Amino acid sequence: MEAARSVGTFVVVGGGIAGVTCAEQLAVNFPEEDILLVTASPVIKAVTNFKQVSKVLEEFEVEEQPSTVLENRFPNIKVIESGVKQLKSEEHCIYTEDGHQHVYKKLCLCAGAKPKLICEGNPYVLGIRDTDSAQEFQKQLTKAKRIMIVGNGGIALELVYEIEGCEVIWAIKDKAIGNTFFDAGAAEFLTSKLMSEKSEAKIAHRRTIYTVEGAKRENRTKAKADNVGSALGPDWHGGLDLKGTEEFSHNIHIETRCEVKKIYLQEEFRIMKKKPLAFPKDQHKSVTVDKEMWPVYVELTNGKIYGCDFLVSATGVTPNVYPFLLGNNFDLGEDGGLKVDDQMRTSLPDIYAAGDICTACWQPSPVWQQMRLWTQARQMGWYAAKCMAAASLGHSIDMDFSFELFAHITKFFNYKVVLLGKYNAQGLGSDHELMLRCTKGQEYVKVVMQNGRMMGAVLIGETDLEETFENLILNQMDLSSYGEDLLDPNIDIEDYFD
Ligand SMILES: Cc1cc2nc3c(=O)[nH]c(=O)nc-3n(C[C@H](O)[C@H](O)[C@H](O)COP(=O)(O)OP(=O)(O)OC[C@H]3O[C@@H](n4cnc5c(N)ncnc54)[C@H](O)[C@@H]3O)c2cc1C
Ligand SMILES: NC(=O)C1=CN([C@@H]2O[C@H](COP(=O)(O)OP(=O)(O)OC[C@H]3O[C@@H](n4cnc5c(N)ncnc54)[C@H](O)[C@@H]3O)[C@@H](O)[C@H]2O)C=CC1
Repeated sequence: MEAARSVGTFVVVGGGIAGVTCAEQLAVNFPEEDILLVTASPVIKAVTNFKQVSKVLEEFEVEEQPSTVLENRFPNIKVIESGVKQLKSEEHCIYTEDGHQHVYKKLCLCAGAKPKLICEGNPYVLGIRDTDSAQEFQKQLTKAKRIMIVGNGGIALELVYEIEGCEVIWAIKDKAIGNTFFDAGAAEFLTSKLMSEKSEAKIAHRRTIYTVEGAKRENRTKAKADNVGSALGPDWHGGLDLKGTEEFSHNIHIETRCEVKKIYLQEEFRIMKKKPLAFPKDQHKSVTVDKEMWPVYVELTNGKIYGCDFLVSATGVTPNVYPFLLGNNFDLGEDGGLKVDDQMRTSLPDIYAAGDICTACWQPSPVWQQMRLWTQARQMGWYAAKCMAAASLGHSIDMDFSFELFAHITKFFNYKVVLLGKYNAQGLGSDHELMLRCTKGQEYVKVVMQNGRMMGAVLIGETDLEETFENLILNQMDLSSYGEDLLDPNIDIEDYFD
C-alpha cells in the first residue's frame, strides 16, 4: 500500500523549545503557508511570560501544552505526533513512524539531545531528560536510602540541593563542584551553603518558574517508541517530591577527582569479597566498612567502593542526530551535533537545525559560546525561522544580537546566578585577570578582565550588577583606570558609567 504523502513548504521536527519557537516564527512570517511540526512527544513546550531582563539576558516560563493549544493559537501550524524514522534529503522527504511521508521545501531539525550515560542499558543507572525519566527517578527515590550521583554540571547541582531523606554520594571528576558553571571560588561559596542549610528554609524559598498546565502530567503518555520527550527546564523538580526513605534533609558526601570504574550487581559483588565503605559521617573521620547489603556497588577510580540503591548519571548530553543520519552525509561537530553555519544551515541543502541537536560552527563573537540551554534553544529556533524565511525569499540576514554575548540566568542552591560572556575565562589562555568580591552566605561576584576590558562575569546572589556588566562587556570599554573600584561595594558602579 502506498504511504500517505503530504507536501509542505516548511517542516519542523521537534516539539521542544527550539522546534516550537521555530514553527511559531515561521507561522507569523508566512500566514498563508501551512507549517508542519512533527514531534515524537505527545505534548509541546511553549515559552510563556517572556521577559527581556536586559539587552541580552532573558527569563521565561515554560509550559507543557497539548499540541492543540499551539494549533489554536496559530491556525496555519499543523502538529503531527509521530517520530521521524528516516530522512531522505535528496528527495526532500521525511518518513514518520505512523507510515506517512512528508515532503518539504525547507526543513528544520530540532530533535534535542539525549542523556550521555556512563553505562548504557544498566537498569540501576538512571538519566534525567524529560518528564517520564524525571518521574521514574522520583519513583525510585521514594524507595531509596542511598544513591550515587555522577557528574558535575547543571543536573547534579540541582539534584544534590533538592534531594532529602536519602544519603547522596556525589562523585565528580574535578576538585570542586559545578565545573560547567563555576570556578573553585564560587564552588566553595556554594558548598558551604549546601553543607549547612536546613530543609525547612529551602522549601519556603522554592522557585516556581517551571509550570505544567493543569493536571496534564498524570494524563500524559510516553514519547513514541524509543524517542525521547522534550528536555525539562527551569525548576523541573518543583513539582516533584524528591524524598528518600529517611527523615533527614541533606546528607551529602562528595568524592572529588574520580570517575566510576565499575558497577557490580549485588550477586556479582558478594563473590568478589571486596570491602565497601560505609557512608562517611564526617568528611574528616576515618571510614568504616559497610555491613549493609545494597542492590548495586560502585567502584570509583580512587579505589573506594560504595553500595547504593541506584546511580544517577548526570554526565551531559549527546545531540539526537541518529534518526537523521542514515543515507545523509551531514557534517557533524566534535560533540556529535549537526554543524550549522551563521544562517543555521546544516551541510545539506535546505536543512536547518536549532537547539540542542546542533553545533554552532560560525565564527562566534569573542564573548559568546554555545551551551545546551533553554535560552539558546529559544534564540536558535527563532533565528533559524528568520533565516529560513529570508532564504526562501532569496536573501540572507545578519546574525541575531542575542549571539553577541553569552548570557544565562538561573538558580543554584536558591541563589540567583547570572553568567555573562567568558564567565570562566574559557579560551582566554593565561593572559587574563580575575577580580573578586565575596560576602559569605550573601553574594559572590567575579569578573574576568583582559587588556583592561571586561570579558565575563559570574554573579551569585542579588548583586544588581547584571545590566551594568552586560553593557561593559558589550561595549568593551577600557576599564584599566577604574581598577579595584569596579567591585567596590561602596561605589555605585551604575552612576560611574551613566
Ligand atoms: C533536567 C534538566 C534541567 C534543565 N534545566 C535548564 C535550566 O534551568 N535552564 C536552561 O537554560 N536549560 C536547562 N536545561 C536544558 C534545556 O532544557 C535544553 O537545552 C532545551 O530544552 C533544549 O531544547 P530543544 O528544543 O533543543 O530540545 P528538546 O527539548 O529535547 O526537544 C526535542 C524534541 O524533539 C522531539 N524528537 C526527538 N526525536 C524525534 C524524532 N525522531 N522525530 C520527531 N521528534 C523527535 C522530542 O520529542 C522533543 O519534543 C535542562 C535540561 C534538563 C534535562
Ligand atoms: N540551571 C541550568 O542552567 C541547568 C542546565 N542544565 C542543562 O541540561 C543539560 C544536561 O545537564 P547535565 O547532564 O548536568 O550536563 P552538563 O553538561 O551540565 O554537565 C555534565 C557533567 O558531567 C561530567 N562528566 C562527563 N562525563 C563524565 C564521566 N564519564 N564521569 C564523570 N563525570 C562526567 C562533566 O565533567 C560535567 O561536569 C546540559 O546542557 C545543562 O547545561 C541542566 C540542569 C540545570
